Amino acid sequence: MMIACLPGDGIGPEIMAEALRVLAALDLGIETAIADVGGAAYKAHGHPLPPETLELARTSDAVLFGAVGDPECDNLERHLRPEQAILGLRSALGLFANLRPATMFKGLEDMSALKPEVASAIDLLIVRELNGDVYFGEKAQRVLEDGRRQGYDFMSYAEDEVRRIAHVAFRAAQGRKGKLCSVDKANVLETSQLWRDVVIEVAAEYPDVELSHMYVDNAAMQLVRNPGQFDVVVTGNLFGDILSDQASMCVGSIGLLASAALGERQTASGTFGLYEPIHGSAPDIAGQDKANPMAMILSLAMLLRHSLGLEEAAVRVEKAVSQALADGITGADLGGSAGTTEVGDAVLARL
Ligand SMILES: NC(=O)c1ccc[n+]([C@@H]2O[C@H](COP(=O)([O-])OP(=O)(O)OC[C@H]3O[C@@H](n4cnc5c(N)ncnc54)[C@H](O)[C@@H]3O)[C@@H](O)[C@H]2O)c1
Ligand SMILES: CC(C)[C@H](C(=O)O)[C@@H](O)C(=O)O
Ligand SMILES: [Mg+2]
Repeated sequence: MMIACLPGDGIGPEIMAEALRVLAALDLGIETAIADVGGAAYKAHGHPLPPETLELARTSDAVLFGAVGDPECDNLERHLRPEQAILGLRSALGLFANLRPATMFKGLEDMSALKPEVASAIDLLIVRELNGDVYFGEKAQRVLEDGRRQGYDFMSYAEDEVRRIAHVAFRAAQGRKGKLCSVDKANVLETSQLWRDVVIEVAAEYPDVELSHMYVDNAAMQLVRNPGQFDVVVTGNLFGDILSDQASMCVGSIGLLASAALGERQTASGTFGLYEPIHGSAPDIAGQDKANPMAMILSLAMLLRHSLGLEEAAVRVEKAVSQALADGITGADLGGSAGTTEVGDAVLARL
């Protein structure tokens, strides 16, 4: 089994190093291969997603991804910016289903941006569509006849794109508490009306799942008012991006939330996927040993589970993370003083 490791930019390499220490300690005999991606790849090879990196990802059993984004690249033409690497990987590899779990960790209730009694009920999964929406529609800037500049991004979903993510979400709900909330903006957007219609059609195949619908503005409010009401949330690419960052602060830090991006391709023992923290390259704290590596380490656990079929190893990693957090080993993002490596040490000691 081979994992392609793409550390990327900013804190990416720092948190990747901790995840790889955990993987080595598990001693599972898994091969790893490291490649450049993002701003680092642009600087070394002139492109944020060099063909060799994409090929490595394609031929691996799973991809472990750090983060991309570099302020020095923010003024490049869009197709050369670091962020195009992650969008390119998701799209080229057909990774349409993004699982972003958010669960309250014991001992962190006081670190949530919410009241502890509200936060302690959080145990939800955001299923975010990852290959469509306004992210991948035609986009450009142009000058109108009257001389004003205009920017536009075309938002759309085709019914098959909605149907396949709906199936993923319904199945996820069946494996959890049997509740699915579809989040859209059907009161304004035709894209969302189609989304809602298709989700309702798919629901007929899952009579055991309780389906509800919520407008995204209300969902953002409900997520802080009463996050315990959510089990599985299914939504489009843009809404899912925003709601998952919000969910992270409900559990205490964006440095805690892992994710899996899955497609249809099967590996020898699971589903091929790309695994990454939901956060970015955090240039403001890069190189300072301040990054929380837990989201990256938990992404490794998701990889072991979904792509390699190593459930026991995944649980071992998750338990070690929970134990380290319960023992109060946290960095500045969670009110503690431990550095990135120290947090990694704490996980290793509890494996
Ligand atoms: N998937 C990705 O690679 C990804 C995701 C989001 C943003 N980005 C990119 O990252 C760059 C920075 O974006 P941003 O600042 O909006 O978002 P960000 O997630 O990088 O950072 C937001 C804030 O959260 C903090 N933070 C993030 N991760 C942390 C961690 N592990 N531990 C402690 N604190 C952490 C940062 O210090 C910052 O204050 C941009 O170039 C953006 O495009 C990439
Ligand atoms: C970097 C960016 C393209 C990316 C997204 O918007 O999907 C990020 O915010 C994420 O959540 O993974
Ligand atoms: Mg995001």
